[in-house]
Amino acid sequence: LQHCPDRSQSEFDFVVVGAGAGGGPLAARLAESGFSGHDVVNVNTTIPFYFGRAVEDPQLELNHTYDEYSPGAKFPRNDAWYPRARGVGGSTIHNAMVNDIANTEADFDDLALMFNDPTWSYNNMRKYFKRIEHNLYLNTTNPDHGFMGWLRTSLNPTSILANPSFEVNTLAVSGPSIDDINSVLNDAAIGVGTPSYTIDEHHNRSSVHDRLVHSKAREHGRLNFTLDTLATKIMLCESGTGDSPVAYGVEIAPGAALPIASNFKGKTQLKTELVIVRHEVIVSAGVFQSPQLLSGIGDRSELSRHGIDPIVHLPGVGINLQDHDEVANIWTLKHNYTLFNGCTILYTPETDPCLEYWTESGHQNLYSLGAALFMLMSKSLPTLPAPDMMIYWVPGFFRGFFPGFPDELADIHNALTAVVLKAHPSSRGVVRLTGNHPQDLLHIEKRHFEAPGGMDDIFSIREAIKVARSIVEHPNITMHVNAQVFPGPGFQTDEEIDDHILEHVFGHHACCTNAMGADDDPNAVLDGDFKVRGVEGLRVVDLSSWPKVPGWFVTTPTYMISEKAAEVIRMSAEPRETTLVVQDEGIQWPLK
Ligand SMILES: Cc1cc2nc3c(=O)[nH]c(=O)nc-3n(C[C@H](O)[C@H](O)[C@H](O)COP(=O)(O)OP(=O)(O)OC[C@H]3O[C@@H](n4cnc5c(N)ncnc54)[C@H](O)[C@@H]3O)c2cc1C
Repeated sequence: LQHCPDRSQSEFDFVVVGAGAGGGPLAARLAESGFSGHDVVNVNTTIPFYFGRAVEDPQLELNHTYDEYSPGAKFPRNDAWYPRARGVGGSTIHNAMVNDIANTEADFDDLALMFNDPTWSYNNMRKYFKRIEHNLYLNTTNPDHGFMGWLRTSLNPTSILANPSFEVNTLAVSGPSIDDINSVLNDAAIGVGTPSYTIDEHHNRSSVHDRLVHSKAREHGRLNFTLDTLATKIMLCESGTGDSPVAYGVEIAPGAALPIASNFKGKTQLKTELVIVRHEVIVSAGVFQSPQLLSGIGDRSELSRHGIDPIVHLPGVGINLQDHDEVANIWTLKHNYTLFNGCTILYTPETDPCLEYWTESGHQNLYSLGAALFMLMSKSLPTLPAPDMMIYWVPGFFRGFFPGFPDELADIHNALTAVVLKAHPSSRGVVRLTGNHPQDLLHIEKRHFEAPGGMDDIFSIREAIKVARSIVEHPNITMHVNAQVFPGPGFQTDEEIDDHILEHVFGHHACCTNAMGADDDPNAVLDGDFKVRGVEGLRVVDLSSWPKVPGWFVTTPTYMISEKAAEVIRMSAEPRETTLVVQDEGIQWPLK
C-alpha cells in the first residue's frame, strides 16, 4: 500500500457511493444538501400503480441474474431475474412502496444485545422512524408516528376503493383486525391489516429521490452529485503508524455502466479519476455491488483467485445473502375488476385513457393505489415468539419478478393473488466475484432452503398456502372464483405444494452480504457503527449491512439505520461537512 496522501485540503469530507435506501437519507442528513436540480423523473416512477412498468424502465433498469439454488437442485432455476434501479433514489424509485416496520423489534434488540449498545434497541430506533415519517393518515397526536419528516406515508384512498369488490370486504375479516401496522403495540401482531405506502398527498410516490431533490440547505453547496458515474474502487493507503489501512478516496469512471445496466456497451478500458476524501468513504451501492466494491477487502483466497491483492482478510464479505422467501398463489375470477376499466398501464392517453383520467381527475383512480390490499400476519407454530408468515393480497395476476411480469399484471383483470412471505428465513446465499474488473458480472446464488432450518421454512410456507386457500374457500369469495390457476388444480398433496414452492419461490428484499457482527464473529464485516472491520474511514450503510433480513419489508427499516448512521458519523466529525454522492444514473437529470 502507498502512504496516505495529505487529505486536509480535499474538497469533500465524505463520499457516498450509491443514493438508494441506505445512501440517500444518510447523504442528505450528513450534508443537508448543496445541489440544485430540476425534479425531472419520468412518469412511470411517480405514479404508484406503475411500479411494475418502472421496474422495466430501460433508463433505470439493472438486471441481475442469479441462481436460486446451488448446483444439483431439483429445479435448477439458474436464470432468475433480480431487478434494481440505477438512478438517484436507487430501488426506492421503482419499488412497490410498502412502508412496513412491523416485526423488527427482535431485529433491533438483537443488535443492541450483540453490541451491548442500547442505541440499537427497538425503543431507541423508533425515534428515527418518527424523524423521517410525514404521516398523512393519522392524527398528529399519535405518539408512534412522525408528522414532520421527509417520507410521506398514506393508506390506499378509500374514495377510490369506494366501490369495493367482494374480496376486499371478505379478506378484511379473515383474521383479527390490526388498525395500524406500524404502531409499537402491533409490532408482533397477528391478524389482518391494510398496508401503509410511501405515497404522498397528491398520490405520487415518495422516495429518496424527493428527499435529495428537496433537501433544505442545498444552496450552501454542501451536497454534490456526480451522476452517470461508476465507482470502481475504494482507495486504501498506509497511514504510516502501522495501524489499519485507511480509505482515502474513491476511484470513479464517469460515463461507465454496470454490465447489468441497459446502457452497458461492453467492458471497456475505463477512464478513471480519483476523488480524495477528508473524512470517510461510505459504500451504499446495495446488496450486490457493495461487496464487489470493497476492493482488496474480503476472503483472502477468493480475492487471490481473481488476481486481487488481499489487503484485509474479511471472509464474511459476500456471504450471508438472505431474502424473504415469497411464493404466489393465483385464482382467476368470473368477472373483471371494474377498477381496471380502460386501464392498460401504458404510456400515452392514446394507449391508456385511464392515464389521461388520472391526470385530469387529480389522481383519482386505480393508478393512485399501492398494489396490495390486505396483509394477514400469522405464526406457523403457536410456540414461536413472533409471527413468521405473511399473506399479502394483490387484486391482479402476480407470479413474482421475471422479465415481462408487468404485462401479466396489466393485461389480466380478473385475478386474485395471495403472496405468502416467510420472515426471518434460514437460507444463506453468496455473492461472488467472477473477475477483477469493475464491470465483471457477479455470481449470485440464493441457496433457498439449503441451510439448516430449510425444511421448516418449506413447512411454514406450505401451511400458509393452505391458509390462503381456505380463505378463498369462504362462500363470499368462492362464488366469484373460476379456479386456482397458479399452481393449477393438480397441486393438492404436501409433496405437490412443495414442488410449487421450490419451482416458484422468489424474493425482492435481498440483504445482508456485508453483515454487522460482534467482535468475536469471524464473519462480521462491520462493527455496530457500520465501520468495515480492519479499515479506517470506511463504512457500509445499505441493505447489505444487516446481519438478518429485517421484519416483513426492508426499505423503511433501512431508512432508519441510514439515519442512525448519519447521527453516528456526525458525532465523530466536524460540523461543516461536504458530501459527494457517486451514483450510476439512468435518467439524465439536469443539474445547475
Ligand atoms: C420491484 C421491487 C419492489 C420492491 N418493493 C418494496 C416494497 O414495497 N417495500 C419495501 O420495503 N421494499 C421493497 N423493495 C426492496 C427495496 O426497494 C430495496 O431493498 C432497497 O431499495 C435497497 O436499497 P439499497 O440502498 O441497499 O440499494 P439500492 O436501492 O439498490 O441503491 C444502490 C444504488 O447504488 C448504485 N450503484 C451500485 N453500484 C454503483 C457503483 N459502482 N457506482 C455508482 N453507483 C452504484 C445503484 O445504481 C443503485 O441505484 C422492492 C424492490 C424491488 C426491486
